[in-house]
Amino acid sequence: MNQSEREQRTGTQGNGKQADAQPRFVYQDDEMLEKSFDWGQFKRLAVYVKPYSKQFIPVVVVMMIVGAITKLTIPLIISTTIDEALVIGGDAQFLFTMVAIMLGVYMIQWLANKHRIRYTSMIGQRVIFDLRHDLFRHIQRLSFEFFDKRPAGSVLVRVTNYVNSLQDLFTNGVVNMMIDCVQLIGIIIILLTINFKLGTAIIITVPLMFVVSSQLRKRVRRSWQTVNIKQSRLNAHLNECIQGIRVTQAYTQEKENIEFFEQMNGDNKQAWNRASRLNQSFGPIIEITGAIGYFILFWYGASLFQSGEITIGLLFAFASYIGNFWEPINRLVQMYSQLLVAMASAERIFEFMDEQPTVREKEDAADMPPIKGEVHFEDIIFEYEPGRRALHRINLDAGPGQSIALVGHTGSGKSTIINLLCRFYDPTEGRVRIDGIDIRDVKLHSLRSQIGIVMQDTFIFSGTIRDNIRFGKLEATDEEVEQAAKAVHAHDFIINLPFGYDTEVQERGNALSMGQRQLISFARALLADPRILILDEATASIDTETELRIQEALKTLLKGRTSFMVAHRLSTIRGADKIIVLDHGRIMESGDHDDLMRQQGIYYGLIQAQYKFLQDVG
Ligand SMILES: Nc1ncnc2c1ncn2[C@@H]1O[C@H](COP(=O)(O)OP(=O)(O)OP(=O)(O)O)[C@@H](O)[C@H]1O
Repeated sequence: MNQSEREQRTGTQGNGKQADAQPRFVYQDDEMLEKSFDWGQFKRLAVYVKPYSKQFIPVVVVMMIVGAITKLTIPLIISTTIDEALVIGGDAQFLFTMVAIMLGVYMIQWLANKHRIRYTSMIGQRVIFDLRHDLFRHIQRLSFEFFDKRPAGSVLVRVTNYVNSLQDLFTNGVVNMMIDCVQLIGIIIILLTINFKLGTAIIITVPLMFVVSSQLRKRVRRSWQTVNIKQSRLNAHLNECIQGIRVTQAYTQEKENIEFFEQMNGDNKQAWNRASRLNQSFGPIIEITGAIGYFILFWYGASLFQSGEITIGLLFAFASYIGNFWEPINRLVQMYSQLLVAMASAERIFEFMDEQPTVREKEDAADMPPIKGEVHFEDIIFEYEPGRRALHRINLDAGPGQSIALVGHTGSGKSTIINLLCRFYDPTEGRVRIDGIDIRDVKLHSLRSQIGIVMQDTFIFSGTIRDNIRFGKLEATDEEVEQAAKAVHAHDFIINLPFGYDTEVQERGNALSMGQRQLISFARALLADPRILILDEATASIDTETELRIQEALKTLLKGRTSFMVAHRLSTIRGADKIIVLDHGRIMESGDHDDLMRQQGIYYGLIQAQYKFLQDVG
């Protein structure tokens, strides 16, 4: 990677410290989109408007037409008033009538605009709600593989920033665009009708206005896109820093993090200032171009007035319409830019929507019958990435109610076996059968709802302790929740919390100790009453005294269920019916504790090593 590429990816610029060192944070930016308008994306977005088209769109269209017509009528009314009533000896009664008409027209215009804005925002809000809902629903269903490849920040940005950037388009954009088109065509027709020669002379300026405006807008659009990219980076970095704050503080990297953040924040500020400056330079240039129209009007219009071809009132009407020219042209070009940015956002949103779960249900998938607990891994080969085998031809059998322990060095494939059993991934070759049924033939929900899993890094959601235990069975009564907590010895610590079971815990349960979180997840699993139970390093964070107490509870928890336990602490799996020893994705030994000790192989070595370690530290 060369220097500029590195700067590009890390978001640092110039001679900053980070640019010289190896980048600490690497963010893959969404590329700048310079594509032309994409009808395909537009049509997909339009589908979201359809449910509201009958209810709201006719009202919006009528209000839009009324608004445009009233706006176009006002200069004509003023022009007639000038010519008929504001001349010497003009008709006072006529003046009064015209003023009253004008007020009426303004009133209608106000009402039409008010209702149009109300209805368009209603459509916009609903469309955005539906879009965000669909996107979230879809993401919830995507397989682990999808999340393996993407940082959480990039998923977050799509659900928030990109959906937000479509909001303007739906609330105002499209309707305003239509209004502007109607207005522009209306003005052109009126000008040509009032006086063809002067009308033609002035309309010549329209293409010039379009060219100037679109050139400028292109630059402005690019600069705002840069701002968006910098902001996305900032969001991703912020997310990562907050998630990793403990590690940062433990390694005293706060200063470096602040420096890095400042650099990114500075880049963002610079990009924003640049975009804002460009935006501001827009106004004067537009005014100069607009002045050309007025120049033609007063130069050519004056000669037509002197020759009596037009009245002073009509000259005024022309001046008003020219003033109204710029507004729609400018907005149309601006809207086009906005539309391009919105289509780029839509493209990224739909890119996620088009992602299919890699673990898919078959069309004819049936419900998994109540599981008895016989598990077979048949000739399983698995690769997370093509060509890198995590499991090599694994064959493994578990009878109903048996407890299977998976041991082995780090990275030997223990969690991968669990991942395949829960069907978080599908095997590259071979099959997993439960009670004789290939788990790819059944509905995912019916399978996973019968499997309980307790992991070392257990996830506590924001809510009460009670809610967190109830996560295992949403319809469980308070009594059932407490019974489950008692069975796993969690009750005592829970009732000592400030509000007992109603104590609020924040996301990830930061206010609880690792062991307490673990006990909650035990209670959660017990309440769910799964047929197959998986304990992935589940007792690693529990102290030896608590562990002894919950060994008893585990007996209750494991009774009558097939269980798979992953443990580095070998004392916890001594009583397992079968211990599988893995090494580099291969099964090296299998049998119960006594068998394996007799064999004096890898397991024996691991036990000896742990025993020696405990003796050394003890
Ligand atoms: N999501 C993933 N994408 C790519 N490779 C992965 C992924 N998860 C695990 N691996 C690789 O698969 C192999 C087996 O990993 P696995 O997590 O099953 O090991 P483990 O025995 O559970 O390790 P530990 O005891 O450290 O938890 C490792 O080489 C690991 O690098």
